[in-house]
Amino acid sequence: MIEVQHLCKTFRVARRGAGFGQAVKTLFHREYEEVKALDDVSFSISEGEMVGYIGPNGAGKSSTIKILSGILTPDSGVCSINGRIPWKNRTAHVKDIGVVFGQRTQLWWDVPVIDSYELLKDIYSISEDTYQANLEELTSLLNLSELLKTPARQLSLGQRMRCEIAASLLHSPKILFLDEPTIGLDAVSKLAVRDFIVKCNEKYRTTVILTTHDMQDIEALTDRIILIGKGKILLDGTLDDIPGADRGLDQAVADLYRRFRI
Ligand SMILES: Nc1ncnc2c1ncn2[C@@H]1O[C@H](COP(=O)(O)OP(=O)(O)OP(=O)(O)O)[C@@H](O)[C@H]1O
Repeated sequence: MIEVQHLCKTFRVARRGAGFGQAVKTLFHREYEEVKALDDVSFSISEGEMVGYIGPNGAGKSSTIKILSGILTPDSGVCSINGRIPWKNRTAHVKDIGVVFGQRTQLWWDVPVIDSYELLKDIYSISEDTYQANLEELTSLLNLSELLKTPARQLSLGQRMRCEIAASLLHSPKILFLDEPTIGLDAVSKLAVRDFIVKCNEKYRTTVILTTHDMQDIEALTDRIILIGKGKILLDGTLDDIPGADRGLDQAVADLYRRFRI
Protein backbone atom coordinates (compact mmCIF):
# COMPACT_ATOMS: atom_id res chain seq x y z
CA MET A 1 0.00 0.00 0.00
CA ILE A 2 2.76 2.45 1.00
CA GLU A 3 6.07 1.81 -0.69
CA VAL A 4 9.03 4.09 -0.04
CA GLN A 5 12.42 3.38 -1.57
CA HIS A 6 15.67 5.31 -1.23
CA LEU A 7 14.02 8.67 -0.50
CA CYS A 8 16.42 11.59 -0.17
CA LYS A 9 15.65 15.20 0.68
CA THR A 10 18.15 17.98 1.26
CA PHE A 11 17.31 21.51 2.44
CA ARG A 12 19.53 24.51 1.75
CA VAL A 13 19.62 26.64 4.88
CA ALA A 14 21.02 30.18 5.12
CA ARG A 15 23.51 30.66 7.97
CA ARG A 16 24.84 33.80 9.62
CA GLY A 17 26.48 34.74 12.89
CA ALA A 18 24.86 36.96 15.52
CA GLY A 19 25.02 40.74 15.52
CA PHE A 20 24.60 43.77 13.27
CA GLY A 21 27.95 43.32 11.48
CA GLN A 22 27.05 39.79 10.41
CA ALA A 23 23.61 41.00 9.24
CA VAL A 24 25.26 43.62 7.00
CA LYS A 25 27.78 41.06 5.74
CA THR A 26 24.99 38.72 4.59
CA LEU A 27 23.58 41.53 2.42
CA PHE A 28 26.65 41.07 0.21
CA HIS A 29 27.62 37.47 0.82
CA ARG A 30 25.12 34.86 1.91
CA GLU A 31 26.40 31.54 3.27
CA TYR A 32 24.40 28.37 2.88
CA GLU A 33 24.58 24.96 4.48
CA GLU A 34 22.99 21.76 3.21
CA VAL A 35 20.87 19.77 5.66
CA LYS A 36 20.20 16.15 4.72
CA ALA A 37 16.68 15.72 6.12
CA LEU A 38 16.22 12.28 4.53
CA ASP A 39 19.12 10.07 3.54
CA ASP A 40 18.12 6.90 1.67
CA VAL A 41 14.89 6.16 3.52
CA SER A 42 13.08 2.92 2.59
CA PHE A 43 10.10 1.11 4.17
CA SER A 44 6.79 -0.39 3.20
CA ILE A 45 3.51 -0.37 5.11
CA SER A 46 0.53 -2.66 4.45
CA GLU A 47 -3.14 -1.80 4.57
CA GLY A 48 -4.53 -1.68 8.12
CA GLU A 49 -1.13 -1.39 9.81
CA MET A 50 -0.55 1.10 12.65
CA VAL A 51 3.04 2.26 12.62
CA GLY A 52 4.87 4.52 15.06
CA TYR A 53 7.46 6.67 13.27
CA ILE A 54 9.80 7.86 15.98
CA GLY A 55 13.07 9.75 16.31
CA PRO A 56 14.56 12.76 18.09
CA ASN A 57 13.99 16.42 17.10
CA GLY A 58 15.15 17.13 13.55
CA ALA A 59 15.39 13.41 12.65
CA GLY A 60 13.29 13.71 9.48
CA LYS A 61 9.85 12.54 10.63
CA SER A 62 7.80 15.53 9.47
CA SER A 63 9.74 15.70 6.20
CA THR A 64 8.74 12.07 5.52
CA ILE A 65 5.08 12.73 6.38
CA LYS A 66 5.08 15.80 4.13
CA ILE A 67 6.42 13.73 1.23
CA LEU A 68 3.89 10.93 1.87
CA SER A 69 1.06 13.45 1.94
CA GLY A 70 2.21 15.17 -1.27
CA ILE A 71 3.16 18.53 0.29
CA LEU A 72 6.88 18.10 -0.32
CA THR A 73 8.79 16.69 -3.30
CA PRO A 74 11.87 14.53 -2.59
CA ASP A 75 15.17 15.05 -4.42
CA SER A 76 15.28 11.39 -5.39
CA GLY A 77 13.75 8.03 -4.56
CA VAL A 78 10.43 6.30 -5.06
CA CYS A 79 7.21 6.79 -3.11
CA SER A 80 4.05 5.03 -4.16
CA ILE A 81 0.80 5.06 -2.19
CA ASN A 82 -2.03 2.96 -3.56
CA GLY A 83 -0.17 3.05 -6.85
CA ARG A 84 0.01 6.85 -6.92
CA ILE A 85 2.89 9.27 -6.56
CA PRO A 86 1.64 11.67 -3.84
CA TRP A 87 3.13 14.94 -5.17
CA LYS A 88 2.20 14.17 -8.79
CA ASN A 89 -1.38 12.92 -8.31
CA ARG A 90 -2.31 15.26 -5.49
CA THR A 91 -6.03 15.69 -6.21
CA ALA A 92 -6.72 11.95 -6.23
CA HIS A 93 -4.25 11.30 -3.43
CA VAL A 94 -5.75 13.73 -0.89
CA LYS A 95 -9.10 11.93 -1.10
CA ASP A 96 -7.40 8.78 0.25
CA ILE A 97 -5.54 10.42 3.11
CA GLY A 98 -6.25 12.33 6.30
CA VAL A 99 -3.49 14.43 7.83
CA VAL A 100 -3.19 15.93 11.29
CA PHE A 101 -0.20 18.17 12.00
CA GLY A 102 -0.34 18.89 15.73
CA GLN A 103 1.45 22.20 15.18
CA ARG A 104 -0.67 23.41 12.25
CA THR A 105 -4.36 23.89 11.66
CA GLN A 106 -6.56 22.94 8.74
CA LEU A 107 -9.52 24.80 10.26
CA TRP A 108 -10.32 28.31 9.08
CA TRP A 109 -9.32 30.50 11.99
CA ASP A 110 -12.18 32.98 12.16
CA VAL A 111 -15.21 30.87 11.32
CA PRO A 112 -17.09 28.36 13.50
CA VAL A 113 -15.67 24.84 13.27
CA ILE A 114 -18.85 23.55 11.62
CA ASP A 115 -18.36 26.04 8.75
CA SER A 116 -14.86 24.67 8.18
CA TYR A 117 -16.35 21.16 8.06
CA GLU A 118 -18.93 22.31 5.47
CA LEU A 119 -16.10 23.74 3.36
CA LEU A 120 -14.14 20.48 3.64
CA LYS A 121 -17.29 18.62 2.56
CA ASP A 122 -17.29 20.63 -0.68
CA ILE A 123 -13.52 20.44 -1.16
CA TYR A 124 -13.53 16.63 -0.84
CA SER A 125 -16.90 16.23 -2.64
CA ILE A 126 -18.27 14.20 0.30
CA SER A 127 -21.86 13.04 -0.28
CA GLU A 128 -24.49 14.46 2.09
CA ASP A 129 -25.21 11.02 3.61
CA THR A 130 -21.57 10.18 4.28
CA TYR A 131 -20.93 13.67 5.67
CA GLN A 132 -23.87 13.54 8.08
CA ALA A 133 -23.05 10.00 9.25
CA ASN A 134 -19.36 10.80 9.79
CA LEU A 135 -20.10 14.13 11.48
CA GLU A 136 -22.53 12.48 13.88
CA GLU A 137 -20.10 9.69 14.78
CA LEU A 138 -17.10 12.01 15.17
CA THR A 139 -19.09 14.53 17.23
CA SER A 140 -20.18 11.85 19.65
CA LEU A 141 -16.85 9.98 19.90
CA LEU A 142 -14.69 13.10 20.22
CA ASN A 143 -17.23 15.01 22.30
CA LEU A 144 -17.46 17.97 19.92
CA SER A 145 -21.07 19.13 20.24
CA GLU A 146 -20.15 22.12 22.44
CA LEU A 147 -17.32 23.15 20.12
CA LEU A 148 -18.82 23.12 16.63
CA LYS A 149 -20.28 26.61 16.78
CA THR A 150 -17.08 28.20 18.13
CA PRO A 151 -14.48 29.83 15.83
CA ALA A 152 -11.23 27.83 15.80
CA ARG A 153 -9.22 30.74 17.22
CA GLN A 154 -11.30 30.68 20.42
CA LEU A 155 -10.67 26.99 21.15
CA SER A 156 -8.05 25.75 23.58
CA LEU A 157 -5.22 23.67 22.06
CA GLY A 158 -6.77 20.37 23.16
CA GLN A 159 -10.26 21.34 21.95
CA ARG A 160 -8.80 22.40 18.61
CA MET A 161 -6.88 19.13 18.25
CA ARG A 162 -10.08 17.12 18.70
CA CYS A 163 -11.73 19.27 16.01
CA GLU A 164 -8.66 18.84 13.76
CA ILE A 165 -8.80 15.06 14.04
CA ALA A 166 -12.49 15.09 13.10
CA ALA A 167 -11.73 17.42 10.15
CA SER A 168 -9.15 14.97 8.83
CA LEU A 169 -11.60 12.04 9.01
CA LEU A 170 -14.78 13.55 7.53
CA HIS A 171 -14.03 12.11 4.08
CA SER A 172 -13.36 8.55 5.43
CA PRO A 173 -9.69 8.40 4.39
CA LYS A 174 -7.99 5.02 3.97
CA ILE A 175 -4.73 6.34 5.42
CA LEU A 176 -4.24 8.64 8.38
CA PHE A 177 -1.00 10.56 8.94
CA LEU A 178 -0.80 11.84 12.47
CA ASP A 179 2.07 14.17 13.34
CA GLU A 180 2.02 14.62 17.14
CA PRO A 181 -1.79 14.32 17.40
CA THR A 182 -1.96 14.34 21.21
CA ILE A 183 0.29 17.37 21.75
CA GLY A 184 -1.23 19.57 24.47
CA LEU A 185 -4.19 17.32 25.18
CA ASP A 186 -5.37 16.72 28.75
CA ALA A 187 -5.39 13.15 30.07
CA VAL A 188 -9.05 12.53 29.27
CA SER A 189 -8.79 13.92 25.72
CA LYS A 190 -5.60 11.94 25.08
CA LEU A 191 -7.33 8.70 26.01
CA ALA A 192 -10.38 9.65 23.90
CA VAL A 193 -8.24 10.40 20.86
CA ARG A 194 -6.21 7.19 21.25
CA ASP A 195 -9.42 5.17 21.70
CA PHE A 196 -10.87 6.77 18.63
CA ILE A 197 -7.83 6.01 16.45
CA VAL A 198 -7.92 2.35 17.56
CA LYS A 199 -11.65 2.18 16.71
CA CYS A 200 -11.05 3.66 13.24
CA ASN A 201 -8.38 1.08 12.60
CA GLU A 202 -10.50 -1.82 13.83
CA LYS A 203 -13.72 -0.74 12.10
CA TYR A 204 -12.44 0.58 8.76
CA ARG A 205 -8.94 -0.95 8.61
CA THR A 206 -7.57 2.60 8.40
CA THR A 207 -3.80 2.56 8.00
CA VAL A 208 -2.21 4.84 10.58
CA ILE A 209 1.25 6.38 10.55
CA LEU A 210 1.92 8.18 13.77
CA THR A 211 4.83 10.42 14.66
CA THR A 212 5.09 11.42 18.28
CA HIS A 213 7.47 11.98 21.17
CA ASP A 214 4.80 10.60 23.51
CA MET A 215 5.77 7.00 24.15
CA GLN A 216 2.39 6.29 25.73
CA ASP A 217 0.84 7.05 22.31
CA ILE A 218 3.24 4.54 20.81
CA GLU A 219 2.46 1.87 23.40
CA ALA A 220 -1.29 2.41 23.09
CA LEU A 221 -1.49 2.55 19.32
CA THR A 222 1.27 0.78 17.47
CA ASP A 223 2.75 -2.69 17.18
CA ARG A 224 5.41 -1.73 14.72
CA ILE A 225 7.90 1.10 15.09
CA ILE A 226 10.25 2.66 12.59
CA LEU A 227 13.10 4.63 14.13
CA ILE A 228 14.68 7.45 12.12
CA GLY A 229 17.75 9.43 13.14
CA LYS A 230 19.69 12.04 11.15
CA GLY A 231 17.59 11.16 8.11
CA LYS A 232 18.40 7.42 8.19
CA ILE A 233 16.18 4.49 9.16
CA LEU A 234 17.90 2.82 12.12
CA LEU A 235 15.36 0.24 13.22
CA ASP A 236 12.18 -1.24 11.79
CA GLY A 237 10.54 -3.75 14.11
CA THR A 238 8.25 -4.22 17.08
CA LEU A 239 8.40 -2.76 20.59
CA ASP A 240 10.04 -6.04 21.66
CA ASP A 241 13.00 -5.13 19.45
CA ILE A 242 13.78 -2.13 21.70
CA PRO A 243 16.09 -3.35 24.47
CA GLY A 244 14.59 -2.68 27.92
CA ALA A 245 11.15 -1.66 26.56
CA ASP A 246 9.45 -3.83 29.17
CA ARG A 247 11.01 -1.68 31.93
CA GLY A 248 9.67 1.61 30.52
CA LEU A 249 9.58 2.86 26.96
CA ASP A 250 10.74 6.46 27.63
CA GLN A 251 14.03 5.27 29.14
CA ALA A 252 14.47 2.50 26.58
CA VAL A 253 13.98 4.92 23.65
CA ALA A 254 16.33 7.50 25.22
CA ASP A 255 18.95 4.73 25.59
CA LEU A 256 18.40 3.76 21.97
CA TYR A 257 18.92 7.37 20.79
CA ARG A 258 22.18 7.46 22.80
CA ARG A 259 23.32 4.12 21.38
CA PHE A 260 22.78 5.35 17.83
CA ARG A 261 24.26 8.79 18.72
CA ILE A 262 21.26 10.63 17.32
N1 LIG B 1 11.62 23.89 5.16
C1 LIG B 1 12.82 23.60 5.65
N2 LIG B 1 13.89 24.36 5.36
C2 LIG B 1 15.11 24.06 5.83
N3 LIG B 1 15.37 23.00 6.62
C3 LIG B 1 14.35 22.21 6.97
C4 LIG B 1 13.02 22.46 6.50
N4 LIG B 1 12.20 21.49 7.00
C5 LIG B 1 12.99 20.68 7.73
N5 LIG B 1 14.27 21.11 7.72
C6 LIG B 1 15.42 20.45 8.39
O1 LIG B 1 15.38 19.07 8.07
C7 LIG B 1 15.69 18.29 9.21
C8 LIG B 1 14.54 17.33 9.51
O2 LIG B 1 13.42 18.10 9.93
P1 LIG B 1 12.01 17.45 10.28
O3 LIG B 1 11.04 18.57 10.52
O4 LIG B 1 11.65 16.44 9.26
O5 LIG B 1 12.34 16.72 11.67
P2 LIG B 1 11.38 16.01 12.73
O6 LIG B 1 11.94 14.63 12.94
O7 LIG B 1 9.97 16.10 12.32
O8 LIG B 1 11.66 16.88 14.04
P3 LIG B 1 10.72 17.26 15.30
O9 LIG B 1 10.59 16.05 16.14
O10 LIG B 1 11.51 18.33 15.97
O11 LIG B 1 9.41 17.77 14.75
C9 LIG B 1 16.01 19.26 10.34
O12 LIG B 1 17.40 19.43 10.41
C10 LIG B 1 15.33 20.55 9.90
O13 LIG B 1 16.01 21.68 10.38
